Amino acid sequence: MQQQCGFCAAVSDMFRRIMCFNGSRRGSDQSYYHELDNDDPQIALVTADPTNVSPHSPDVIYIRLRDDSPTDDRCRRRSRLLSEGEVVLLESVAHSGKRLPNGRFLTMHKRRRKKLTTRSLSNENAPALLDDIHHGQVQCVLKHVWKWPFNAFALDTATGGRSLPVLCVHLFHWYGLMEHFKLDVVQVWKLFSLIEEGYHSTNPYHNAIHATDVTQAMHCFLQEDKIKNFLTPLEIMASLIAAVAHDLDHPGVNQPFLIATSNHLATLYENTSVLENHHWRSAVGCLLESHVAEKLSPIRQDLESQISSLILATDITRQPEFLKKFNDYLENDELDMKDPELRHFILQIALKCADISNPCRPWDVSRKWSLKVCDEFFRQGDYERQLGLPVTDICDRYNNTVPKIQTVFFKFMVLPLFNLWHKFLDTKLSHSMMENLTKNQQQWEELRQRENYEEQLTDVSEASDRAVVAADADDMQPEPELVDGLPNRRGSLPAVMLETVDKMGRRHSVPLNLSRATATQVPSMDTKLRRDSLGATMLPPSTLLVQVENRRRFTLGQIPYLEEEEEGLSLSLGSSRSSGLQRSSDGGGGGGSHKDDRPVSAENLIPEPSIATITNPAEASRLCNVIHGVTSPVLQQAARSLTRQQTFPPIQPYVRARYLSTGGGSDLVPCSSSSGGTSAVSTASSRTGSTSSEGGGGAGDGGCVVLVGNGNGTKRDSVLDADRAYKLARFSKEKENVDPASRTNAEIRRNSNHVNQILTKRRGSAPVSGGNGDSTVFIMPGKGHEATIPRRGSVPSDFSKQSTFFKMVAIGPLSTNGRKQGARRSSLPYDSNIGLLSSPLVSPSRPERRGSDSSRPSSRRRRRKSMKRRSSGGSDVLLSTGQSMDSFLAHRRGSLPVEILATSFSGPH
Ligand SMILES: Nc1ncnc2c1ncn2[C@@H]1O[C@@H]2COP(=O)(O)O[C@H]2[C@H]1O
Ligand SMILES: [Zn+2]
Repeated sequence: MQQQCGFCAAVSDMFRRIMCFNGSRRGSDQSYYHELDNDDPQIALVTADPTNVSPHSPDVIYIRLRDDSPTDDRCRRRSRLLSEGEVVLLESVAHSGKRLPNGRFLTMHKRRRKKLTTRSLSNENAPALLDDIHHGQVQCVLKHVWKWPFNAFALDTATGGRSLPVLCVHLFHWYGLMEHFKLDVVQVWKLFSLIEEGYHSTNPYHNAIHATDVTQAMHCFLQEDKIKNFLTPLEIMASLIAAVAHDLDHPGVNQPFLIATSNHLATLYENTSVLENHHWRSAVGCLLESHVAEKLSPIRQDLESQISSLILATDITRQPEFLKKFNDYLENDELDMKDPELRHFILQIALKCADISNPCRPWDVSRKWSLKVCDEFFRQGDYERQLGLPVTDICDRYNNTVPKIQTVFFKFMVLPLFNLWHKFLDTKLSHSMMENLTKNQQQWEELRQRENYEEQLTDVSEASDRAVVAADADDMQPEPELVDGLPNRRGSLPAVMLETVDKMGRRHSVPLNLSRATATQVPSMDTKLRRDSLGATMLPPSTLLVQVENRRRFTLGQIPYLEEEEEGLSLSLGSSRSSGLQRSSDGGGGGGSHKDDRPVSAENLIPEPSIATITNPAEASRLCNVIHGVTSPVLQQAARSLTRQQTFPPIQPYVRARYLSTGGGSDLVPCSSSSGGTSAVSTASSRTGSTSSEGGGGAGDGGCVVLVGNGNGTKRDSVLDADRAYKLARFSKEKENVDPASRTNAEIRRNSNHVNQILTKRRGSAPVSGGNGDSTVFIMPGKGHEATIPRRGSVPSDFSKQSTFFKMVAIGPLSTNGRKQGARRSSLPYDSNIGLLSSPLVSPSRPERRGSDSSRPSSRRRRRKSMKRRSSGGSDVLLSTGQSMDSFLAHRRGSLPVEILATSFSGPH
């Protein structure tokens, strides 16, 4: 029996093998495997269980075609696999000779369309272009690239956004890797271009500049005598590739988010080091696609295994494990660098240090990274809010501040690791890093104290304000013009909204100047005080922006991280700005025109053939079996989390701004000057490899913790509610990575209300009752006491949570046979190694910052309320049968029902 599949035909020139599951053949439980022969593109139906396909093959793509229409429709539609629109769309893509724009990387993010000047090396201008970029400022920055006070933003600006390939090609030359491995410079350039392309330029933090930064840090570490004298060329190459690819195709959200949203990557990697597994496999894909792998065939296996192990070590939830091991080695003086295994361990530690080394950079650079990473956290929080998920503590822009996040991160994550690293190295470099770290930490502490102080002041002022207002109300007097010498404010506007503009951590109690005033009225608000009940949603965007300015002037004073207009605001408020703007356009404040503040490009108008993946449990299990080549019940259970997959992040209107535009053009180091770091290592050769060990804190310094959840929530099949599908489709129509805060408040409320309504009917993401023993045990660092917190169903059963934010680190499940617990939800992580930072954790029962206050803004209560969903009741329907397929299709994008799981890389070499 042969069957021609429209989709396979359409993409047959792009993919050699295609696996096609026809969702319409329910009951028969049959799926198709289409083998596309390069010579003869005839599509053959092979088997229902094509386990002979290697999931790791770079040219395999798994496709499931969905047909979830009600029975009648199903009969009608059985005859075909794709809607006409889909076929047209796919054929046009295929026949135009272009690849699917989302083909290479699994997170399906919006690809960068802009051709960078140095991108193509296939034309004859290539050598000239290569030469060009090595001139001038680039040369200058590269000359100082071995020094610690490195500014990746500066290199990115100087290279026109090509810092990643420029740095890596330079380092490959510098280390003599090109000659040693007889590599082709064009292929190497291609390799790093592919890697660069795989980073989402739209992520505030996890973008190619972060990769450049980490690679440069790794380069510094590799120069340390204690390390460099023992390294083989293979180890150097593996270290550099691992460093540059360690976050490849990072979606800008963390693992718990991927699990909570049933992302296919979470299933693929069984909720274990999901991102890191994806990063290293993507790196291998780039090696293959660039053909560099071919040149390295004798050592390829070794290289890949080292890259894999190095990247997997960057899973920050494994930090306690590494700290303990490192500490033991140091204490027992066992780190013999002649031993390849120990050398590899040190390289793992080096990469881990490089990955979180931004707090050890000079303040101006370090501060920038801090703002960016928090920006990304807050965006995730916004996504969570939009999706009706519990908002992860450190991602909650309304309850957290950058200084707070930074002080905790520095103390509990960075210091323990760098103390040991310093103990191991004990060189000029390590001293310099520790010095920066200490100074930067002090800066953040100071800022945090100022925030606390300012908050106390405003609390007092608010209390007196309330008293006055209450008295006024009692007397039925007209509202006084002044309270405490300041013009009084309106009583009906909630303060909360202002926080939407203020990513930098203003507490809701900061006096703000609100009214329904338009921008022109704003100046008068300088002297007004806000009430808790004020409805800031009503504020026009311009008002919000001006308020930020005002606040900075009269409430926060000269706070360095807020004072830097271009950097601080463009970064931290860049998204805030847009968020404020877009929110208020909905809020009726009259500031809608500010939407235009975002640049507009044709790019936004091009519809994208983005593909949402929706599968049902049976087919997900089959798919998982294929991927893993096994049929264990556990994996089948895991596969059920494939029941809903969505293109992530929610695609929204966005005009991409390259980070180089906010990058430190002004930070360029003049060629004539030194890079300005007094603490920089003077020359590689002048350094000595002292073996003394001092100053190291133990692994337990910041240490902590264990958490366990028995995870016995039951996972039921999920099928998308039609309405929800429609919402998702609407999200998908929009483009990626706009700050979700840019959605209007009303929109967010609408969405969240609606999603919440839907969620009340569904599955395990609702809170799991505390009575069923489904709880998480936290052990406080250094104190040994435990706290039991009821876990929400959507929260991975074994996640760590710090008492405030970071004070706890997960080190894994207490029970080693956790994987075998049949009752565990399939979307929950097996390993439970969800740590603090990279895994800003979902808070099942978020402790309130302060005692309950009846004057709290009602929107906060609403948020809390919205998190209290029922644990059960209702179906796990992802695509309900209550709505006809036609009506669903009418709303959705043409490509939505097509579900694609691409394992590894697609496309011909
Ligand atoms: N300055 C910082 N503040 C808070 N978290 C950070 C900071 N730098 C790095 N991180 C977190 O540490 C993680 C290390 O691994 P990733 O780069 O994947 O993601 C990083 C962030 O989640
Ligand atoms: Zn990283």
